[in-house]
Amino acid sequence: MRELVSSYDILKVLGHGGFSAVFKARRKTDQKIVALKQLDITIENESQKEYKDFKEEVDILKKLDHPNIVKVYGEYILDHKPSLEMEYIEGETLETLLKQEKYFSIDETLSIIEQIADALNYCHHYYLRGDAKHTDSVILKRNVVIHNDINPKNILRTTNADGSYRYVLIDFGLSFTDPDAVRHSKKEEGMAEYKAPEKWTGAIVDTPSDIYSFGIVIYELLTGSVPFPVKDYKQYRDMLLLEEKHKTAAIPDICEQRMHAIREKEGMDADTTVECDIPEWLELLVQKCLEKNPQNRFKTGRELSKFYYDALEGNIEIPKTPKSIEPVIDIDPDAPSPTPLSQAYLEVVPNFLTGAQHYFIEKELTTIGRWHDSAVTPLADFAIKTADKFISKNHCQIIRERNNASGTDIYYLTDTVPSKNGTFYNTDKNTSRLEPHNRVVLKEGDFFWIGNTQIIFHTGRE
Ligand SMILES: Nc1ncnc2c1ncn2[C@@H]1O[C@H](COP(=O)(O)OP(=O)(O)OP(=O)(O)O)[C@@H](O)[C@H]1O
Repeated sequence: MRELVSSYDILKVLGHGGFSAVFKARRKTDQKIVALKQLDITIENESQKEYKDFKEEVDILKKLDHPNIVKVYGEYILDHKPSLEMEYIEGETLETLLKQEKYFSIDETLSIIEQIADALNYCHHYYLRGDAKHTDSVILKRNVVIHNDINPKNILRTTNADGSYRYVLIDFGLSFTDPDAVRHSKKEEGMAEYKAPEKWTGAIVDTPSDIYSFGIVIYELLTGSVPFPVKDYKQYRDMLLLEEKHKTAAIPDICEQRMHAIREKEGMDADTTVECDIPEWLELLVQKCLEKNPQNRFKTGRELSKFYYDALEGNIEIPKTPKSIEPVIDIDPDAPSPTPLSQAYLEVVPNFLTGAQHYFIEKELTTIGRWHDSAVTPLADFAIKTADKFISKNHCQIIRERNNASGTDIYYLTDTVPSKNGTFYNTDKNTSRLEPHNRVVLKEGDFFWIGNTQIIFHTGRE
């Protein structure tokens, strides 16, 4: 360490990853405090993947100049190891702050969104600075920086001279600039709870993948937990389950989760009424970050910022989504609950893929599926107009058993020819898949999932 020691006073180890260490150091020439990141691999091993990745991180960071992205001062070889001298950020990571605070206030969450979305906007369009003609298209231009590892560990909070906070994006170790390269060595890496669905499947990882990860961070800031926590990274089964959830499961209701976090922090009973202080537009913003299909997300930090500022000015239309639905599923196949002869109906909970739709159940057997215009496959009775490709053309069925003598109806949900993507009848789409030999009784307010779409059963008027 002679070279390092002769140039810097090492004050503290800030972090030690698998192949590099970060120090707080004082530059001997001018006493400036800096952060020094040094790879643990020497220049003799420059063909090693980690060496190349480190060099790529340095090359990318050198190009970036934004108040919410850590600044690079210099690049050196110290003790035969590549080293990066950076701005020292005095402060804590959001991960540490979350451990202390449990969850963040709405105001602070908004500041984080504002600043990090701006940093992402810059990364996703950085080449457009200067005189270049700008375009919003990420499809045409490939020259973007994808951070690829957005999580609370990689965002630092520091305090400005006026007492306000600045949030700074660090660790570009997994970043890359060529989303077209399908087989990019880094693209499937990153912290599992923050990984976008396309990162699990080996599909193209692009700027919307950063948006998804940032959406998970925002969700966590507001509720104190990620939507899909993992029990054990080392358990293959747990990781498979996590993958499945990122790909298909609904995001647990953010308001419910925040109210739960508030009760826990304040030591309140589970039944204490707490108001959800998340504005509807912010719920919508998180939903739009967490769309499973990258095409339906904000594509870049710029789109996210635009939505944010439009919403602050009241220029966002909030779709009339039924407020948080009670987790009332109490389906017991052995205990039918007859309802008086009724005109039961199904209600689609609108989302970005599927608009609000109703269907009155008129028949003994009602099929539910995706609307289509193919002449080969018959249309389902309830043919849902949707772009949700996870809904099959003939997905599942409702059976009505009418007992005229007693004047009651019993409704069952079935999935006799199980669709590839399944029908799920619990609050969490992954917990209770409907098997072909099963049918479950539906009661007022029960709901089920097909694809990314939730359908509520109503017994209707008497
Ligand atoms: N510029 C900086 N100023 C202050 N602290 C920093 C700075 N850069 C990094 N750190 C601290 O060092 C830790 C590790 O940094 P970084 O994530 O860049 O390294 P890493 O080797 O990739 O670590 P990991 O493997 O945990 O991601 C960070 O969590 C942060 O606490």
